[in-house]
Formats: sequence, C-alpha cells, structure tokens
Amino acid sequence: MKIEHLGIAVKSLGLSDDLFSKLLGKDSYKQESVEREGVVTSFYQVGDSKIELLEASKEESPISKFIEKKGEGIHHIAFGVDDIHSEIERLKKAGFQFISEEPKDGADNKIVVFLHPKSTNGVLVELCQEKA
Ligand SMILES: CC[C@@H](C(=O)O)C(=O)SCCNC(=O)CCNC(=O)[C@H](O)C(C)(C)COP(=O)(O)OP(=O)(O)OC[C@H]1O[C@@H](n2cnc3c(N)ncnc32)[C@H](O)[C@@H]1OP(=O)(O)O
Ligand SMILES: [Co+2]
Repeated sequence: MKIEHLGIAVKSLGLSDDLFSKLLGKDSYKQESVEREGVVTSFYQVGDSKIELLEASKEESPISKFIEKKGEGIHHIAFGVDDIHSEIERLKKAGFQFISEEPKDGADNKIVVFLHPKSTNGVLVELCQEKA
C-alpha cells in the first residue's frame, strides 16, 4: 500500500489551481470530470504521491455537502493497492465498513472504493487500483 493521493475539497478549481500551482511550483498535469461522483478533479504530482483537488459539479455532490458542513480542506486519503478485491476482503474481515464494496471507475485511470469515515477514525479512506 502507498499513499496514492490526498483529496482536497475546494469551492473553485480555478482559484485553487492558481494557489496550488504557486505552492507546488508546477502546473496541474490533468483535469478530469467524474460525473458519477459529481466532481471535477485537478491533479498534481508531488514525489511519489499526488494532490487531487475536487470541485463539486452538482448540488448533490459529496463535495458540496462536505464544504457546507466543514468548509474547504482535506477530504480523503487514497491508498494505492495492487489488488483492490483482496484488500476489500482483508479489510472487511478486519471489521472495516465500506460505503460500497463494488469498485467503480475513478479519475486518473483508477478503479476506486471508499471506506466509511465512521470506521476509520473520522477519515474518509479511498482504495484505488490502476486500471488494467
Ligand atoms: C474522482 C473520483 C475519486 C477518485 O478517483 O479519486 C474521488 O476521489 S471522488 C471523491 C468524492 N466522492 C466521495 O466522497 C464518495 C464517498 N463519500 C460518500 O459516499 C459520502 O460523502 C459519505 C462519506 C458516505 C458521507 O455522505 P452522507 O452520509 O450523505 O453525508 P453526511 O454529511 O450526512 O455525513 C455523514 C457523516 O460523515 C461525515 N463525513 C462526511 N464526509 C466526510 C469526509 N470526507 N471526511 C470525514 N468525515 C466525513 C460527516 O461529517 C457526518 O458525520 P457526523 O456529522 O458525525 O454524523
Ligand atoms: Co480521490
């Protein structure tokens, strides 16, 4: 397992892209919309990991709800795994609760699942695997 990315909820991708480009001294390498999740993403490579900025693309997006309740900031941590199905089984046996156990298409050529923050010390955890 490695830290694949940190997801950061932002109100405006335009403003936050300016900010993070200055902060990191480089431009985003990719912007991608994931309609099913109700987000537009922007990715920055930082060492072996990434920063994923997330702007809501619809009112019922998890990002809108999160920003309403908690404001902008770190939204989730994503662990990159080689075999997402075996990790789901391992973590289920260990008592972790998944939001859905069926991996779905994510951004940046990944399949993803989420663990519920109530079972992970209040931190939303994503598992992601590179698509074959
Ligand atoms: C682009 C695709 C993908 C990628 O490839 O990287 C992404 O990263 S998509 C990112 C956006 N998608 C998701 O977040 C999907 C998973 N999230 C969810 O299914 C929901 O957001 C949720 C976690 C189940 C919460 O939804 P819901 O129960 O409807 O919202 P509430 O506001 O009522 O929250 C309940 C409870 O959970 C706490 N919460 C919510 N979000 C987070 C969070 N990001 N981190 C920590 N805690 C969170 C919220 O505060 C509530 O707690 P209590 O108030 O104590 O009840
Ligand atoms: Co993510």
